Amino acid sequence: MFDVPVPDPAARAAAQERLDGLVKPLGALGRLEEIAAWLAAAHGSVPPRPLDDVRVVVFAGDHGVSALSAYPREVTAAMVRVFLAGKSGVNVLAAQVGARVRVADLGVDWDGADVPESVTAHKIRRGSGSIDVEDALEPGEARAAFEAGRAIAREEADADVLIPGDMGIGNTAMCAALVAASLGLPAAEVVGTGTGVDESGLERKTAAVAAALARTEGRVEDPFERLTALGSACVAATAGFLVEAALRRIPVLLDGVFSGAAALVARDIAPGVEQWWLAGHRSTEPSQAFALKALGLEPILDFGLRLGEGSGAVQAVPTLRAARAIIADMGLLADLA
Ligand SMILES: Cc1cc2ncn([C@H]3O[C@H](COP(=O)(O)O)[C@@H](O)[C@H]3O)c2cc1C
Ligand SMILES: O=C(O)c1cccnc1
Repeated sequence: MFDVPVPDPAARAAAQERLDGLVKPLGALGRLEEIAAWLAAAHGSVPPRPLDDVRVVVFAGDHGVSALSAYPREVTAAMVRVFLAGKSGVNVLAAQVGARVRVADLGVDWDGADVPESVTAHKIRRGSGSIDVEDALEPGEARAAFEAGRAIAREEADADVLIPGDMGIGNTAMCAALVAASLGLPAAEVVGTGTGVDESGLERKTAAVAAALARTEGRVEDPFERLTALGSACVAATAGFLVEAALRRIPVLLDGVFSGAAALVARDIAPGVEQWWLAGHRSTEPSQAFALKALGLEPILDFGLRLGEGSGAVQAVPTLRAARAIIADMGLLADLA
């Protein structure tokens, strides 16, 4: 069991009082005020600390259901090299807001012999089982991956904000299955087009997720069993990363569908962790919308992104900084001449 801390209610109340006194009509800065109070509660201070050190960790791994993607499995490993070269979508978008990107190989199907040891230090296995016909992980691997994700969060514990990203061809089918199993939804409601499958691809994907749900019915109540049956090493690690961040009182910006699936499982493992998260953006994948709704999170941005990697969440960073700035720098109504 985890003793999840609660964001500081006194700091939240003090923040709200200051927001109400700022030189503007009551509540006129809308969602920015909400985020400012949330940050104050998370940091336990008014104003919250500056959000200078923002870090993305891209959890990379291959999936047994990769044939359900519009792109080949080999892209996962190739993209690890792109992250390391600083040329991925999230590298470029993170640079815009001064965020750092780290890639962690939890389950990429390669030997990874020529990448820095820090990338593969937490590796659990190569690929995962094809969830429509077999379990994703061997017994014990879900917990090992969860602990690996916790260790990664500890390594990044100096961050002011953490962002989980993902890279893994086929992972949107896995996410749909995890979300469906977590919330008791049918495959047809949660499966999306991922990298852009056509109508027949969507049918095949839905059938595979339905088969995975039927195969594992009755044994996915326990979150670790759910990760073993339907998840992957990288999503289990992300769940651990999210739990450890909350234990260390580090605010998290969730990204797309992969974040949402990991977050649902993390919440089942450690209820209360969701209080430490904001949803950076709304993805186009239906399962992400279900996950966020179940977590009580309203996305900050809605740009129609469907990339993953942490790319949507990093774009919400300026909004968080703006929310902090109003509470730190605006004048008070009481001081009007
Ligand atoms: C070049 C490329 C870069 C990516 N970066 C993230 N994804 C995203 O797409 C994949 C999930 O979609 P699906 O389930 O349809 O495979 C994941 O790798 C996700 O991170 C990418 C996909 C591709 C092709
Ligand atoms: O919305 C996402 O997070 C997403 C969508 C498609 C592919 N990868 C990620």
